[in-house]
Amino acid sequence: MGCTHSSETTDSISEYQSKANLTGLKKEHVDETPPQETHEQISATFNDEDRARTTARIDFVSAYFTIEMNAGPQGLIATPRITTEDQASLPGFEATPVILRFVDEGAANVVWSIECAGEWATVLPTHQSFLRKKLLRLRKGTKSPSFNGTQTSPPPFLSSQDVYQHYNENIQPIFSKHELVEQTLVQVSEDVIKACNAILDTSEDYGERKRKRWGWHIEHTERTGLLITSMIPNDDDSILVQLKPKWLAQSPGAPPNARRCRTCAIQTFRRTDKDHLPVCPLALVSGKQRLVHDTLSNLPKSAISALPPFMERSEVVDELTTFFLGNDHMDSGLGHEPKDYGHKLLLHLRALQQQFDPLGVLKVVRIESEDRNAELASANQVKMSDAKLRRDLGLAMTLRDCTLFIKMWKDGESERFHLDARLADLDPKSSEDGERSRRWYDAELQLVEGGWYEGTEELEEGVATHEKCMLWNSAKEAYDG
Ligand SMILES: O=P(O)(O)O[C@@H]1[C@@H](OP(=O)(O)O)[C@H](OP(=O)(O)O)[C@H](O)[C@H](OP(=O)(O)O)[C@H]1OP(=O)(O)O
Ligand SMILES: Nc1ncnc2c1ncn2[C@@H]1O[C@H](COP(=O)(O)OP(=O)(O)OP(=O)(O)O)[C@@H](O)[C@H]1O
Repeated sequence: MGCTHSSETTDSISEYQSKANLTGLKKEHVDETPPQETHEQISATFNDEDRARTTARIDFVSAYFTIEMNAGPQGLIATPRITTEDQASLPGFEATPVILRFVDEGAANVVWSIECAGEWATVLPTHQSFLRKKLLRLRKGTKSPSFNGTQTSPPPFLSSQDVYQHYNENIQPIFSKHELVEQTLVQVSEDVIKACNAILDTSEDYGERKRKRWGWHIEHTERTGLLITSMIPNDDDSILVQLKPKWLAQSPGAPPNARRCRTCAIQTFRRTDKDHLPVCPLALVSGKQRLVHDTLSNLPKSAISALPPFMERSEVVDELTTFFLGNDHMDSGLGHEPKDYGHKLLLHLRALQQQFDPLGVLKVVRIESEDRNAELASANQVKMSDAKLRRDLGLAMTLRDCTLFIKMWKDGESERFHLDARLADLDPKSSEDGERSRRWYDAELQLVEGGWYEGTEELEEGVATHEKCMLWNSAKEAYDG
């Protein structure tokens, strides 16, 4: 197969990488250390001679996508697979050459783009349906040679198989298909994992990898990954907005006279610096024009990827306001939802967060007797022993920590915006994980006892009280009459 890869896709991804701060609203930010030296990037030719000749840096993985048919209890099972082995000469074996490139990483995962090494039109339709507009997400979990003990560890390793099972059993049933960044499990060969890890190492050598991510590889023993819907803007006309909706309803454990919601309370407690203060989720879902608009106007710069010259930030904010407001029923142009379906999606997410955690962390998490809050724990003995409540709490916490990607593009002729919004990062969080549930418990207790919900916390001299929460404002409005 001819293997000159599509420069269009490559350009749009690298432009997206350079233009957007891909970590969005997250706290950690790209280490600005410039590359130590410029380097020639070679194109993938799949030509061994070329490969041997060049000493230039290779910053992609050449691989093959195949679908293997294996016998299962109920007949043949199709297993998608990404491998570096060229088995194309095997009889009946169809392989699509692909190129994997680093897109971005979080604490737990590294995300790769998948480009077709040939022409899309020549790829088998069955392969296209797996690969087109998809990214590969691989989970981290092994220390790399550069680990020095100071780098942040990823959360406890979960295989993509477990993440997929959780998605299938718990997430898919509670959302519509178009509301989700979809996931498909794919087998990934050891060689692909090795090649991807080599790229992470090289990007450390070139000073390009975020410092706080150094020292960690994709789990060496992992043999699966996830193919996920790509929300990368396809071309120069589109942008990506990335935000975490967080706790869309007040915490069930908050005091009744709270003036901060859980998200605003914890961010104030952590004194997250101003650029990283989250949107107040309650304001975002309020359905009130001024609140929604103000909230979106205050999105950190990093939440919106770089705008094309013909797009103003103010019109993006106006469009997002309509999207989250809930009173516009124009067609979105996608043919499935009205233009304000962002509001409906958030209402749905909020209802689920409430449904799966009606009692609050303090009442559900099992705390042993040495706890400072043993009294409260024993008062809730019956509830604490309820396995379903604990399982549901884990799901609620997943739903409170997911990411909303909104891809926006403008129709050249009508000048109308089109939006595609999907929830991602809905990975399992277990309340049976003692360390994690302890962290949830301690955070809630701290917020309650420290007066962070009520806004009565003790502040160091000269530190102003942070009043940016919808609850604070509505309490003030009620007070002012
Ligand atoms: O504690 P929260 O509500 O701030 O949420 C944590 C997130 O913080 P942030 O969204 O920045 O406020 C935090 O995000 P960052 O690492 O700050 O990007 C994680 O998502 C964390 O989940 P996990 O422990 O990695 O599974 C999240 O922890 P969980 O509470 O979901 O376990
Ligand atoms: N479907 C997608 N489309 C476009 N970009 C994506 C997509 N999924 C992930 N990314 C990019 O890759 C980054 C890391 O992905 P992801 O959030 O899955 O990692 P993570 O390790 O789970 O993050 P966290 O630190 O929150 O645990 C994201 O911040 C985003 O920039």
